[in-house]
Amino acid sequence: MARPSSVRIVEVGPRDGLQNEPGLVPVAAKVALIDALAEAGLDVIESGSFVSPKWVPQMADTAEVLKGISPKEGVRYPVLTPNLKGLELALAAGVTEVAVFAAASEAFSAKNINCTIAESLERFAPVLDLARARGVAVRGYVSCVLGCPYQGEVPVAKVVEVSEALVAMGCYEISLGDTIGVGTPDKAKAMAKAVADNIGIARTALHFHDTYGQALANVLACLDLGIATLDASVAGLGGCPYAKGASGNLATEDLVYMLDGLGIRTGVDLEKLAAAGRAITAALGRTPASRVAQALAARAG
Ligand SMILES: CC(C)(COP(=O)([O-])OP(=O)([O-])OC[C@H]1O[C@@H](n2cnc3c(N)ncnc32)[C@H](O)[C@@H]1OP(=O)([O-])[O-])[C@@H](O)C(=O)NCCC(=O)NCCSC(=O)C[C@@](C)(O)CC(=O)[O-]
Repeated sequence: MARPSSVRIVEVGPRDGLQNEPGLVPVAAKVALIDALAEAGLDVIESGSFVSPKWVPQMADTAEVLKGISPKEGVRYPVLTPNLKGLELALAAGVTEVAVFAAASEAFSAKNINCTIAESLERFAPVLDLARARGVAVRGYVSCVLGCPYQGEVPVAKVVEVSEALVAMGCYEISLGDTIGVGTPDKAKAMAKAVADNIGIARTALHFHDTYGQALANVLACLDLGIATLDASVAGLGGCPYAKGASGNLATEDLVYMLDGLGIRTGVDLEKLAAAGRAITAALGRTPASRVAQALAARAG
């Protein structure tokens, strides 16, 4: 299959990025980030999570954040919901798209959402039912698709099984998360192909972390399958509080630069995106982890 001519980027910085910050990020900084990302041309911006505030206090202000943003026409602002309570809170906040998150590793499922994989799927069923009744689109995540911080190897067959289960329940797309960034291109491509062969290319999205510097190489390998939905996080913010050693996500600036170079359209303005990354990292007291953002800053002098 040929590489796609355009890619939809799902920007996860305001959620996956900021959920891992050691301190609480002010609502105003989150709102400014989300609005700046929309201005840069990102049209799917994961904006928070309705999860237990005891588990992830960094996301406890999601309703306030959603209230503060200036919604841009054509832009979607999904949030994570681990259970019915999360969906009810999301609906009350006016959300029109959510994501449920499962794992292909039992050990990670227990650490992250305090249940087995089978229990998580049972928990998601009423979430999908209510979402369907309310016209809310639901994305599904599968974590630890290329390795688990607690159990090590994760069988591709398990990734396929969980992905198929989420699609059967009604998820419109499955994002395959290399939560701890251990994947390498051939393995990433083989795993993505196995899933896409079962649920379809159009339903398959990829979510790479750059812990071992492999994220862009993995993307490039998987683009050859025709996969056209990629998650990334501005400035390379991110990680998962329940995955030891999960450092930043693939930086959106790095992804956009590579896709621009390959002639693959994203609709994202790299300069505006990099400015959004500089602003949020300045608010966090550091500089962007993105190599492209660093190069642009150095060139600007
Ligand atoms: C799933 C639970 C809730 C189970 O947590 P639990 O402790 O088993 O659940 P519980 O039902 O006993 O609830 C405990 C307390 O939380 C409350 N609660 C319960 N649910 C909610 C909710 N939705 N919103 C707000 N509050 C909630 C509930 O009301 C109760 O409050 P209390 O009575 O003790 O005062 C918990 O484990 C949890 O919230 N986990 C979320 C962890 C998380 O957000 N992890 C990061 C996201 S996943 C990720 O980053 C990977 C990904 C997606 O990016 C892809 C990749 O890279 O792989």
